[in-house]
Amino acid sequence: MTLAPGIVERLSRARADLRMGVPVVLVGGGQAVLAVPAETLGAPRLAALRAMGGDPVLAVTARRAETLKARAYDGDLARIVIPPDVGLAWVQAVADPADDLNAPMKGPLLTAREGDAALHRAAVMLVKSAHLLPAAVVLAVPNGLAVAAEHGLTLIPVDEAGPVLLRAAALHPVVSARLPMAAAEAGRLHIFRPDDGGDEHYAIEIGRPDRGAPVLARLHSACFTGDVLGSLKCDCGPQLRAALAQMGAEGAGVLLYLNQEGRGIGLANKMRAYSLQDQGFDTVQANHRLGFEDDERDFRIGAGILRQMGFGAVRLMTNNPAKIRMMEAQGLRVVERVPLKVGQTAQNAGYLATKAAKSGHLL
Ligand SMILES: Nc1nc2c(ncn2[C@@H]2O[C@H](COP(=O)(O)OP(=O)(O)OP(=O)(O)O)[C@@H](O)[C@H]2O)c(=O)[nH]1
Ligand SMILES: [Zn+2]
Repeated sequence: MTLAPGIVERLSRARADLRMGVPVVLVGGGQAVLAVPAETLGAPRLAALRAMGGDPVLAVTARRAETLKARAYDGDLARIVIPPDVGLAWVQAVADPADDLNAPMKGPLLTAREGDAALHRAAVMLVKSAHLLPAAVVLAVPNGLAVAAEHGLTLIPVDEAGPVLLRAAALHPVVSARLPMAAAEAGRLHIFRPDDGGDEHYAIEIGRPDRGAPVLARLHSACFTGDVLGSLKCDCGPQLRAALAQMGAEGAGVLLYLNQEGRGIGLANKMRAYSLQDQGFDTVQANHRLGFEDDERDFRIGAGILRQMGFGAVRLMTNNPAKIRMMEAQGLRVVERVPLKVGQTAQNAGYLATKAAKSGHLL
């Protein structure tokens, strides 16, 4: 073992760089690019990129390209040509759907079809994993190693990074302590920390559940607006409290509080989605217009925590069949689905109907 950071650690550094608008260098397949998120790019750095020579493109997901009516020649991705006479505002307006309805005149947008898009794809994946809008300004450079060394930029070999970006981060228990709660006095909070520098996740254990029998379990995704603020736009807060109450009443259970805010897109992007919902789009359409899939969560995390805690079978409190499928795919037996129907309001009726119609939720 050397003192030098490995690929997992370098990716974590890269995410921090990207969140501040510092470009990273991606290399692979004999090619190299500079990549920087459209969202955090500043005008001076765009000018500096252009001064390197060559033509930067804006890599977006096929989801975003569809809204923009831009051809996605790379399957799940489109490389939009950035005209030489446009500035940062143009780049950001293409990346961000906030003003799509006010200013629908962005096109026609030209997209690249020649050459390989593997590095562009890696750039978008990395930007997405940093919880930014999934759009990256990408510039091909002749010598990635030299550019990284000259400017002190993080260098990521994509052959090494690809498998790391696709796997579920390894989680290890950090600490647990007794936590009496209104719903159950016999509570214990466990903290799990991922090895990739990402968010910690929590397990709330109620009572002393028998590891040999199916445990009453809930995989709850963080919802700051619902859980903390009592938002009427979703049913998360009431679901959280009802799950804890049922576990308290039965005397045993485990609730995982997974920090996957906004179905995995982060709170800032969720608020972008809420703005789009105020323009008339539903929860799924809003995610797509931003360039995301309907649900970007990784449910392997929850299965991994349950297994580490010694559970192999669950009575899962959910209305979402995808959670059941993912748990079973991860080798956890779901012996029963326990419906969790609380918190319906006039304001969230449309949201719940969309989840039933488009995401397969059980009513
Ligand atoms: N992107 C996005 N996320 C939302 C929206 N409304 C709520 N969320 C998030 O959706 C997640 C809700 O997760 P869960 O409570 O696990 O809900 P679920 O997948 O419907 O499954 P069950 O509640 O188990 O039936 C939380 O992370 C919320 O922050 C929205 O309009 N857009
Ligand atoms: Zn919510």
